[in-house]
Amino acid sequence: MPDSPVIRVESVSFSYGETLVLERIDLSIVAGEFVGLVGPNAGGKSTLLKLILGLLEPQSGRIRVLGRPPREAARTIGYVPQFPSFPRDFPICVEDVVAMGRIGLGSRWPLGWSGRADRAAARQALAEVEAADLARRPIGQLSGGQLQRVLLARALVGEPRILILDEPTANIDQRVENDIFDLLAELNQRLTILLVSHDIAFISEYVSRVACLNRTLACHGTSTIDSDTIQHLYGGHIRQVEHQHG
Ligand SMILES: Nc1ncnc2c1ncn2[C@@H]1O[C@H](COP(=O)(O)OP(=O)(O)OP(=O)(O)O)[C@@H](O)[C@H]1O
Repeated sequence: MPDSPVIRVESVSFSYGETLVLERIDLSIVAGEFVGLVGPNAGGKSTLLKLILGLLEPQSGRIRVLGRPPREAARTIGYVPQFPSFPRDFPICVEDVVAMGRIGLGSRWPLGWSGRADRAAARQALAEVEAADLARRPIGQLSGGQLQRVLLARALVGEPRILILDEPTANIDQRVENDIFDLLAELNQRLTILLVSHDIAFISEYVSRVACLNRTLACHGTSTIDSDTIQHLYGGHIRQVEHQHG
């Protein structure tokens, strides 16, 4: 069924100890969507992603990814984490970092090093993000934009159906940010994407829908995102905004 949700979050609440971070969240994402998740600092965005990835369990409510509990569906998701960094002298090259994205897919990593098939897949994923020339470079010596492309390749190498990105362009300049979003728009032709960002105005050019999270979530539709909308979103709790492309 084309419209059955790829990700379904139903009445999910989550607390760290006594602190309630998410309260009765409902969110349904269907195949082919590109959803931007925005909201103020500490609004619970990363926590929601971790729940969808199966890294945390909700105290109440239910999450399904392609109809399955998140942990069972983990291999269908490619994940680009927030703010990764590597020491300059970290002794591993780009190609091997990308190949690590195949751990658990029957690759030979447990024997200590990636196999030929893993390296071929890594090179293909690097080509897809236009970073084939970086394959033999040490991971610690990349620019912010190069590193993001490599981490995107690492997320793609396991052939996911869903891409989840946590502020992928937080530390890079506008021109590189545009390039990465152009790439995401291309990938969105075959992958469903959920992306956390602080920059609602920027992402609204690219995404099909914006969900705003500030502990709770409520949905409402509008055809444009203007400054009033943005103020409203960040002032209140969670809202969902439809954005139509011309
Ligand atoms: N492991 C943890 N233990 C306790 N509290 C946590 C933990 N992780 C996050 N929190 C708290 O939960 C709240 C939500 O954090 P979360 O990282 O989900 O927000 P966020 O919307 O992603 O924030 P930001 O935009 O600043 O990255 C914050 O108050 C944070 O301090």
